[in-house]
Amino acid sequence: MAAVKASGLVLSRPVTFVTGNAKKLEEVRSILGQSIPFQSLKLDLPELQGEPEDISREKARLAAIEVNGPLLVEDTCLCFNALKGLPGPYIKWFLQKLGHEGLNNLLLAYEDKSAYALCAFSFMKGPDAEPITFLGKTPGKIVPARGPTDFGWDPIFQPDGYEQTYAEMPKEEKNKISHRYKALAQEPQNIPAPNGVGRIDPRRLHVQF
Ligand SMILES: Nc1ncnc2c1ncn2[C@H]1C[C@H](O)[C@@H](COP(=O)(O)OP(=O)(O)OP(=O)(O)O)O1
Ligand SMILES: [Mg+2]
Repeated sequence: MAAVKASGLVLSRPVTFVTGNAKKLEEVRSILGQSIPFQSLKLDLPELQGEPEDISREKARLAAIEVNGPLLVEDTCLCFNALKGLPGPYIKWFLQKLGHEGLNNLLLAYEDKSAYALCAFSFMKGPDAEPITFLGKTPGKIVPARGPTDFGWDPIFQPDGYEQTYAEMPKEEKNKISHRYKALAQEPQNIPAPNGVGRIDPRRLHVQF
């Protein structure tokens, strides 16, 4: 039987990534590559209101009701600095109602167009375990939409140091710098985990036979 070891954790089954979003799944799959045995379950879980870590941890607990084994969930926020971090975790609904132009308009009254993409993964070893949360953050700014419009707010987010929006970048490039990559790869830019919140590096998970 294959077992997966993660910082002292030994898993007897592949990790199930639970998401209702096919694009997110595609990115996580491509970032994790062959590093951990991985499968997916399509489920749009209800989301608590609150701080990103808490939403992500609660999502994991809800997923655990459906998955009898190790699991991974993720919640993505897009935070505008001029709006003190909003829309944040509510970006999905803001995007759905306002579209790219409406999101730009929210910042019309402000000079500061800076923003950051934040991603909170929660991993649970099994249904009775505590979720372990890890975060990734990419700073950038909100711009009028440029590039393909097939993934969320990608066309209006231009990461710092780049002339292209997430949507305009080749996938491999985006996956090397994205908030999602940073959360999974534990780059030094990661914001410190609050008390009681651990970190795991999926690249250090390995399979034992
Ligand atoms: N990297 C990204 N680029 C652009 N848009 C994104 C990205 N990641 C997520 N989004 C979009 C999808 C959603 O509209 C919103 C994030 O909401 P979130 O609840 O995390 O995803 P979701 O509801 O689509 O999937 P899930 O089922 O995993 O919750 O931001
Ligand atoms: Mg969601």
